[in-house]
Amino acid sequence: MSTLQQLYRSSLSLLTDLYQLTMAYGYWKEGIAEREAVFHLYFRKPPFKGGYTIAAGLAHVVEYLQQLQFTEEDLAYLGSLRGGQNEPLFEQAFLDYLRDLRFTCDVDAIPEGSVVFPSEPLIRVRGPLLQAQLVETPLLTIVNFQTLIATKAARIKEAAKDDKVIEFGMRRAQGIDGSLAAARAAYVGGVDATSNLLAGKLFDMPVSGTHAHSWVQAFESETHAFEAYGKAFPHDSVFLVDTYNTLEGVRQAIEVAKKLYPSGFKLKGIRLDSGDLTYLSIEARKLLDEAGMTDTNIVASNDLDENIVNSLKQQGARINVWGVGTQLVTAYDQPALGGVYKLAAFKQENGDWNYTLKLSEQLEKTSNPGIQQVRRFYDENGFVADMIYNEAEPLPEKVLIVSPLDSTRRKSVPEGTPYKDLLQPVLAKGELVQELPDLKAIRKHREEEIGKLHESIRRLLNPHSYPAGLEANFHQFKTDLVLAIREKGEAALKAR
Ligand SMILES: Nc1ncnc2c1ncn2[C@@H]1O[C@H](COP(=O)(O)OP(=O)(O)OP(=O)(O)O)[C@@H](O)[C@H]1O
Ligand SMILES: O=P(O)(O)OC[C@H]1O[C@H](OP(=O)(O)OP(=O)(O)O)[C@H](O)[C@@H]1O
Ligand SMILES: O=C(O)c1cccnc1
Repeated sequence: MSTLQQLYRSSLSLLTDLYQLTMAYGYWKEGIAEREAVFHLYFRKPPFKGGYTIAAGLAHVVEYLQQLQFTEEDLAYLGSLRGGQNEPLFEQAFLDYLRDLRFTCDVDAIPEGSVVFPSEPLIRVRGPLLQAQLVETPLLTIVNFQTLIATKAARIKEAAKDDKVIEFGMRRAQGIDGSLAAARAAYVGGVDATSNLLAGKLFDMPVSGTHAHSWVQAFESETHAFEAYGKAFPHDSVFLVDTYNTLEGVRQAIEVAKKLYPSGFKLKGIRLDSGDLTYLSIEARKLLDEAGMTDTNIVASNDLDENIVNSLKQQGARINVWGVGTQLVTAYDQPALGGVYKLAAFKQENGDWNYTLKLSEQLEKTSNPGIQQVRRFYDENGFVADMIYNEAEPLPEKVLIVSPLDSTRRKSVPEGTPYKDLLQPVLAKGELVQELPDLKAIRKHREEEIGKLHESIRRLLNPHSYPAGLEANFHQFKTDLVLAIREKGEAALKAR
């Protein structure tokens, strides 16, 4: 059973918007359900005003697509839906069609943990129109959230540098699934462990934690509380020292550690959860070092995010483990990634491709037509530029990349510059092409990818923007298509 099914123990096929099913019904009635279509999933702006985004969620997308199969219960529910005049919304023959439906599209995707940029398709779905349309919403719900949280985690890790970061957010997460998906995505993005046990079990990721204030409150004194915890966990105790008075708590922790030392006890760490974390960590470090406990960790928590972690480090805080909850799992400063899923190519009856786009008043919201691929150029120092192009059309010898937002901004890439195409086959006619990487491999990939970005793009505040754009001919094709559609629109208006 897939991890998603383990969690929900039921079919997830109805995890989509009603309008996906009404469109599916319409396509089926029109006889175009099986016509080949290409959709791309992409976002328009990096979250958190950052310079890069970390792709995440693909493994769950694949699990979702592979389990797609309407059960008798699902079909009975759909059959029970009624229209405006109390007639069944869907006719029985359509429900019979759904009963036999399996996901048979080709899916190409940028691997999880990759750095990605606006307009680049993270996922390309090519296959029967009805199927490719139906999965829009679940793909977006999975990828938007996990990509958002993986990116937030990468930023926190960027600030924490070589220190450990533990995700503590379940209690403040957006519900049960929010907490689990966030724990996984945060791990993809670079945190080292989670306090969320179910995430640890489902996703095979490390779990870690300390104890709460209630533990201290449940004993007649802080000393008794620390002693009892220390006896239970002689090698895994991190004492929370701020229940009453932080520095007094540190002294108590040291006393208890010394007392338990002959029994083989070693204090793994202390945790600070309030007050001036710079001052308190510096003073705590002094006390611990004076007691010879130089490798006892100092963990800090309390509404931390990448900016506070960064500031505390700049202030000289002596914290070496960061517990981050609310701000991470809710992506507090930007609670959603605006990823979209757009139709870009549709086969006509004569077998030719019809490249389509969604027009918008705002240039950045006009989608890209064609069967897209992303080519990333690199040199010995790292990534140089990304180019979105139409795979179905020949590429010119000389590579010119045009900014999607300002066509006067262009970058030429010298001939012979090495490159790789980022979208890789994941499903062929619905079948897994090869095993997906596990979380450890995804994390390693993310680390390598971020390492190839210039510092100016990695920085948290006002980063430089990475050159990512459209191949010049592709850009011209899109512009011509936009002009043609606008002209058609005007002609229609005049004809009225
Ligand atoms: N030296 C510091 N520089 C910048 N921010 C800090 C510093 N020390 C703590 N903070 C942050 O300041 C924010 C506010 O902390 P605040 O003082 O309100 O908490 P507290 O009252 O000490 O703790 P609590 O409300 O949990 O008892 C928190 O996000 C915390 O991480
Ligand atoms: O602050 P976060 O980044 O979300 O990290 C998790 C917080 O959860 C716990 O607090 P608790 O639930 O006891 O609440 P409080 O400390 O906010 O009072 C813990 O002591 C952290 O402060
Ligand atoms: O283990 C901890 O210290 C912890 C877990 C969840 C939330 N806050 C702290």
